Amino acid sequence: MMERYKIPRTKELEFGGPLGAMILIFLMPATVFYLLLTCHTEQASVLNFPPPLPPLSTLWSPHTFLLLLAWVGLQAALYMLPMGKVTEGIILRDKSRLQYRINAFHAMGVTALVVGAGLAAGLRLSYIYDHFLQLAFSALLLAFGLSFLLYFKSLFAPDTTLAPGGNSGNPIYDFFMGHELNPRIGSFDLKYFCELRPGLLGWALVNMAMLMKETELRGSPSLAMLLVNAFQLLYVVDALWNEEAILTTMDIVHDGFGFMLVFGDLAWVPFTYSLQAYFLVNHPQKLSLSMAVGILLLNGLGYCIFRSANSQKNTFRRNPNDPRVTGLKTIPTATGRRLLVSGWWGFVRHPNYLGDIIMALAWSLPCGLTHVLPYFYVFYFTVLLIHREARDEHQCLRKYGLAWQEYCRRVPYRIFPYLY
Ligand SMILES: NC(=O)C1=CN([C@@H]2O[C@H](COP(=O)(O)OP(=O)(O)OC[C@H]3O[C@@H](n4cnc5c(N)ncnc54)[C@H](OP(=O)(O)O)[C@@H]3O)[C@@H](O)[C@H]2O)C=CC1
Ligand SMILES: CC(C)CCC[C@@H](C)[C@H]1CC=C2C3=C(CC[C@@]21C)[C@@]1(C)CC[C@H](O)C(C)(C)[C@@H]1CC3
Repeated sequence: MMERYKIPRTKELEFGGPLGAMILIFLMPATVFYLLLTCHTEQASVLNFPPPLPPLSTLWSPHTFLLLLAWVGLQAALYMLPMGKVTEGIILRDKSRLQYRINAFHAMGVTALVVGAGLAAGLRLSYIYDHFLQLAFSALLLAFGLSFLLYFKSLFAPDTTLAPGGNSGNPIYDFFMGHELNPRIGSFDLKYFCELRPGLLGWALVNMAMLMKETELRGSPSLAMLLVNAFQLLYVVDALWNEEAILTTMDIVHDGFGFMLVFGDLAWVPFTYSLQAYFLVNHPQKLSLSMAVGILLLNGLGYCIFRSANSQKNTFRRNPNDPRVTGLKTIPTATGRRLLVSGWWGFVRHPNYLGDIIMALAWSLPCGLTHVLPYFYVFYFTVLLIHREARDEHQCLRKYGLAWQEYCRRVPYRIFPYLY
């Protein structure tokens, strides 16, 4: 009989260990409310600290909580519908492979029809703007509730299903990082579901609600608002169209499903990634046509780098003999896998992050240069990706050893050519 693989204890703790995890559990929700409350003030100045705090009782609204549950319920129902193909994830440490349904793009189509029908029937999307804080608070409660349930469930999960990164034995750390790698209820994969659907589609919906609110206030949407909506919608549609690619990301392969990702997916993404659109509702910006064209080109550049770098690696990993990648130079590794050293992956070691950061800048520029607040995403995202790059580098060095060192020698820059 084959010996069952036991996930080893996590020895190298990230994010500053249990203390860092505890700080982040408070800091992440506090940041969301700081950003939203500051954005709602006239000055929207990051220096006005703390922003005026509303009484806690006004944040709780059973109505908005039920609406949020209905939204997540709709997305869960669409995920379970037998639309789209079923594919296999990467081989897990115990040599098994999980199956995943690829239907996020279909889900987006049906969601667009539902929202469209609602609008035709007189639904006011600006409700989302009017109850933004209550909705964020509801998302926070949902994220805490789900994280506790997941941690509780993980205590009864077989050893083989635990996350390599969230098995330290410290409850706070494991609660934050996620103790179980791919928690499922039957074939319903909770992490895979949350990573793309309720949060990313929710982000696009929030942006649209901000556009509607601006139209109600000023008669028509501004050019700045249209650009922010179009750029971010492209990003969301791209993620859903390339749903299968998420199966090889660090989040699915390495990280457990704990508070970090639950809160990230359900609250952080929809309520902080939409900050630019929220800002524009109360702080209108004049954007000249030439500036708009410049920003459009910048976003196009970022998107091309992001998409072609990600596609090049995904194509290569799925089939190294695919004619689209056979002309690229590679180096062998002891694992049998090869590393690309030409094309995008020979330019810098994380070309996809470079493209993503360029896009982040293009999403904030329509908000003008008078305020720092709408640039929060650029700062946060650069820090997130630099930290993520370091985590990935560490794992690759462990996986590929000397071959990785050779790759680093041949491609010396990590994200920014000649800089970093
Ligand atoms: N908007 C957002 O909030 C966020 C967006 N992202 C985006 O998500 C995308 C995925 O990012 P992420 O999961 O962090 O990492 P990557 O998609 O960059 O994947 C890293 C993995 O790629 C493989 N790899 C690295 N170098 C090479 C090479 N030279 N040749 C072949 N394979 C290589 C290694 O895995 P292996 O060898 O095992 O295949 C490595 O672990 C990125 O575009 C990122 O910008 C990420 C985080 C947040
Ligand atoms: C602030 C915390 C310390 C960390 C929170 C992190 C999460 C918000 C992000 C971690 C990785 C993510 C990815 C995406 C969204 C943000 C989170 C969840 C992603 C789904 C966005 C769309 C992209 O095209 C993608 C490549 C599919 C992304 C995958 C990673």
